[in-house]
Amino acid sequence: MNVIEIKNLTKSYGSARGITDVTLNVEQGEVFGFIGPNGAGKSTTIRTLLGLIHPTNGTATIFGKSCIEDPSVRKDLGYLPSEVFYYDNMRVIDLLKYSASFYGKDCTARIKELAETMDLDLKKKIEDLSFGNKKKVGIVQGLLHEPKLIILDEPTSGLDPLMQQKFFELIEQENKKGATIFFSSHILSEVQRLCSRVAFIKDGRIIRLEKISSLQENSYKRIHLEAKSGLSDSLFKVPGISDLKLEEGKADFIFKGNINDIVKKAAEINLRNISISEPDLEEIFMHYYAKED
Ligand SMILES: Nc1ncnc2c1ncn2[C@@H]1O[C@H](COP(=O)(O)OP(=O)(O)OP(=O)(O)O)[C@@H](O)[C@H]1O
Repeated sequence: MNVIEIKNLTKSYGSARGITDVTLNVEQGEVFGFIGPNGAGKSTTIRTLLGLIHPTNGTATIFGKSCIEDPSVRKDLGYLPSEVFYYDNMRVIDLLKYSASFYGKDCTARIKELAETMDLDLKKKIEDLSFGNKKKVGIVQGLLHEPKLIILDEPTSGLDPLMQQKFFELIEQENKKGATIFFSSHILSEVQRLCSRVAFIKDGRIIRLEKISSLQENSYKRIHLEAKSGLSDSLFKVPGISDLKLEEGKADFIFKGNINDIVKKAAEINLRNISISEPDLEEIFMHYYAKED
């Protein structure tokens, strides 16, 4: 069964592009990644799905119902917006209790449990919290009623690495308990870590929808080499190398293929340094998805 169904969803802001013809389904129990660079249309898709803004065209349903026509579906939904705004002079606990009151259930124990996991001080005033701690309030607020569907829009921005780790564990636990997760991000590695499928959005359009397993088979690396002497470009005539930049004993390129081929090549060079890293999303868009342009 599909928990989310988005069909030909289009949203224009006057003459400005928002999203165009977005179609995707999220199955029950899935952790689905939604990835794209800044301004690609992630938040617009989510806000239209939630009925917070009206589509120019197309349809979007949650549990088979439209949020606009049937706002009751929101009871089973936890949403963490990309930016959170609160009444500054409220205490965290009062804000969370107020949020819980909309669901008509006692969420006190759950709030305490989540606050403990995320290391959030419930007694503090919102205005005294850092950006990252405000984000934690949003996370607790999104999860306190144990929703069946959790929609997260850039949830880790502002969280330190330890908190990101705890947050991922929390999301994994919720998924094991049966929640479906829709996870928007511009960080490929966190989507790769958590999700089973991912949709790539670029310039308002879905350009790829893939299983994470097939994405990993096609994985790209960015490689940087520094040699003690000059480097000739004949050394880099290896299939799978692209975006080669060579200057004064330094080489920088993207490689797709068997990493051993590059390690063997590097062994021929008198190296000062080598680094192998994940290319960032922009690079993947430029190289892996260039043919989609
Ligand atoms: N209220 C608005 N009025 C006009 N244009 C808008 C509005 N909201 C979004 N847009 C435009 O719609 C496009 C998609 O924006 P959106 O915020 O959905 O992207 P995003 O993928 O969520 O980006 P980010 O990662 O930066 O949050 C952008 O070109 C943006 O400028």
